[in-house]
Amino acid sequence: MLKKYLKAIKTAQVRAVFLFDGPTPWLQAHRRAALSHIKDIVHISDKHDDASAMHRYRDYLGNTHHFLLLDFTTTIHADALAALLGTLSGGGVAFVLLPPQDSPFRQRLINTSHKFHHVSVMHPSTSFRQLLTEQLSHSLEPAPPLAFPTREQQLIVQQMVDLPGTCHLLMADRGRGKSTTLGLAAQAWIRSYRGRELVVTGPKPNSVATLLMHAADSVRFVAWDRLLSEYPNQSVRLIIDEAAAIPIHILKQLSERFTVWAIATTVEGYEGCGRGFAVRFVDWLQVRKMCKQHQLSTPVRWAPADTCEPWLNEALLLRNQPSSEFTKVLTSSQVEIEAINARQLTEHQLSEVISLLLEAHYQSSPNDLKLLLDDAQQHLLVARVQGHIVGVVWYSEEGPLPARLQLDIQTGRRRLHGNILPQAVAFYLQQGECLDWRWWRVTRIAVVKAYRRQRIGRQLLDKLQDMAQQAGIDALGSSFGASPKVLDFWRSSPFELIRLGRKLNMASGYPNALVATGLTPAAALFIAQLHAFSNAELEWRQGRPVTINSSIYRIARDILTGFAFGNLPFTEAQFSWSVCDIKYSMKAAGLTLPGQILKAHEDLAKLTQKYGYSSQQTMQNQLRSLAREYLELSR
Ligand SMILES: CC(=O)SCCNC(=O)CCNC(=O)[C@H](O)C(C)(C)COP(=O)(O)OP(=O)(O)OC[C@H]1O[C@@H](n2cnc3c(N)ncnc32)[C@H](O)[C@@H]1OP(=O)(O)O
Ligand SMILES: Nc1ncnc2c1ncn2[C@@H]1O[C@H](COP(=O)(O)OP(=O)(O)OP(=O)(O)O)[C@@H](O)[C@H]1O
Repeated sequence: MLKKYLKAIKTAQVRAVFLFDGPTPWLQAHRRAALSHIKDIVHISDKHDDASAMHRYRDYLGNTHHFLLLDFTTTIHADALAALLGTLSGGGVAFVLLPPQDSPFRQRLINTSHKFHHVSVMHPSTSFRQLLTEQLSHSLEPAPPLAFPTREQQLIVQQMVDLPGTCHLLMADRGRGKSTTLGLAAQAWIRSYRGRELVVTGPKPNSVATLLMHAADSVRFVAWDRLLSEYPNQSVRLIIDEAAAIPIHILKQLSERFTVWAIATTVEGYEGCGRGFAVRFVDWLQVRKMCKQHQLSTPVRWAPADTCEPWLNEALLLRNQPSSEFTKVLTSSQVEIEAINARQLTEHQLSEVISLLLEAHYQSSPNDLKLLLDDAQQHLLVARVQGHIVGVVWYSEEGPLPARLQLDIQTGRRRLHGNILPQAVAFYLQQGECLDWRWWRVTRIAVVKAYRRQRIGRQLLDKLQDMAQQAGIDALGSSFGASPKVLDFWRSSPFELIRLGRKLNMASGYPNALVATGLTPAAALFIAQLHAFSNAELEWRQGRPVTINSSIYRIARDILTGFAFGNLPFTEAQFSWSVCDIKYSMKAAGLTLPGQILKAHEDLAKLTQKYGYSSQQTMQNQLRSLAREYLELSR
């Protein structure tokens, strides 16, 4: 029966998904059976050594697979589910082991599956034979033959060759033949413009394998970090494949430094940078370069009759209409704000919230839907205008953290899941007292484009603050990629900047910012002090003189102590050391420090080279022992 079913779905070029819903021993028996019967099966699990770890799912993107075994018995990884099913070819089968405990998200996968043939739920009481017989009763027409290359592909290849000075954007869903088109275009390029070399880059060599296969030696792969470090400006004509899995600021650098002929990417948003990648990067690119967007709508990895994709779109709320760009003016009386949990929203409201998050936030992905539905610490505030959701705050409860773990958290030996704000303050700023507080963290805030700059964002934050005050919360805060506009928004609110990281976040291309506001007198004072410290650090980074008060000095000593005892890296303590040095100079302590070390523009790598240390580690260790001595002498 199984053979017959596999043959039928292969002829129809549709994919089959089996969701296994039952107790652990039964799930494990099916896992073992799948592994023993199927040789080339992609096996992903967090539990078993013979599988790839769940978080490595991106390693499989850009390729085509016939069998998948997704062991979600610990927890469902919604991003991995969406991404990996996109690599399954027509006629392929995915076995998905659900966790034994029920949850709203798990239930959502099961409930939505009932509407789609070939997405079936297996229970211990189900006979596999019966299930397959039932599936076979739905008509399975042979797939219409697919021309290679398709009309759509031919047209794009032709336009790419005809317009060599344009940057061609191929943005389409998974399995539409993007990489193949680029491979064919590369071949056509070499035929038409003989001798002019083409280079392809992507997140990994493996992720451009399809492109290389179809390019027939007309192009070579160079990793993007090598391009940026070793290749002179304008030295290559470049194709970028699987662009959503490359950080945006890297894509920007590549586009500025080289002639980018084509960029291909999916737009669903679970590959790395998220769906906002498309929004942000294409906006950025189009004002700088002549661009042309191409459509590839017909799936080639499976037949149009496939049901797996529409199932995923419904289950994970992936297909949303982009919202209107035109400003809609409102009066404040129109806006209603309501606190609600995702589980209480209607299907329509839930899809409004998710599409707003997906559109506005580069890091949003299907895992957010799962978290919002399954995790009791996650809450929403929604702003409605005439019944439609136009703004949302997603906030999470954080802290207090168990007393027995606090020291380990502050010294960086432990990091608990979630609880981002208290842990960041305790670790980076070495201020452990906030680990006892109850925090609410704004995980995301977003307002529909047409309604921005009309104080909806601000009203949402004000309401959140009132609710937090009533609930006896100590502090509110947020952590995000600090683009100048987003920082302006937060700065205009009662939230204060308490840390601006020095490194750029790989996904956003901006440094990470922490903002907070204290709701109890003690928390308000504490946060005001952190804010003053952070301001002083920003002045120092810009080379301006820094004014130090007693709380800035106290925090600086705490941070320097954290560095001296090996908890923090040097770059996190450099400013604090310079604060301490102003208050009580190294010289006065009878110690000498190489001249430039406390200057903001010097980092450890440069300093290690400059002062001839054998490694950054050696230098850091020496600095640590010097810091210990200094702290002792300057007490
Ligand atoms: C944790 C996080 O989510 S951080 C990421 C924040 N979210 C996003 O970036 C998603 C996309 N952006 C948005 O959804 C919106 O622009 C938001 C949520 C940032 C702001 O929502 P809005 O309702 O437009 O903000 P609101 O009208 O309340 O702005 C209040 C003040 O903030 C400042 N501000 C808001 N947006 C901007 C901006 N784009 N540029 C400069 N200042 C701004 C202004 O001072 C503004 O007052 P003004 O309009 O009187 O000058
Ligand atoms: N016109 C075609 N006819 C038949 N097979 C095709 C055609 N175009 C592409 N293919 C094959 O279909 C599969 C998907 O194509 P490709 O990898 O180019 O799509 P993609 O949109 O880049 O996918 P992904 O988003 O997963 O990277 C590949 O195995 C490819 O060889």
